Amino acid sequence: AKKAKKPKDSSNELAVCRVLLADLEAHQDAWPFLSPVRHKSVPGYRKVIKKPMDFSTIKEKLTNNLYLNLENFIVDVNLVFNNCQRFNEDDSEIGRAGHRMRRFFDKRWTELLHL
Ligand SMILES: Cc1ncccc1N[C@@H](C)c1cnc2ccsc2c1
Repeated sequence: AKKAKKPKDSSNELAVCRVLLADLEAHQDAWPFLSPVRHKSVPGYRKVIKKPMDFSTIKEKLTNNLYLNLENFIVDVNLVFNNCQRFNEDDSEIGRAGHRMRRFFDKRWTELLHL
């Protein structure tokens, strides 16, 4: 027989986003991602990275209710990490921080969603 699907409780999704963002910002490897990359001090960044994103911009969007659900929020967080991988060598300070932050995020949101 078909297993009854659990109804998705979307009411606390934005609360989950706030918890996840607070955890990301508090992480010791968050420093390259806390504020927008200043493209004037990072040659080539504006040309290579079409959709810049950082944790402070995500916080602003969350505060202004621009995320309709957890999915949209996760897309922006992954944009931070994908931009980092595109622009930085894996074997660099920022590249390694990006990989560590992505691993932390993936673990954290699956924990929260499997409560
Ligand atoms: C995430 C990222 N990707 C590519 C370039 C920069 C950055 N982060 C900025 C904050 C940044 C900007 N400048 C410096 C200088 C040393 S680490 C660092 C970090």
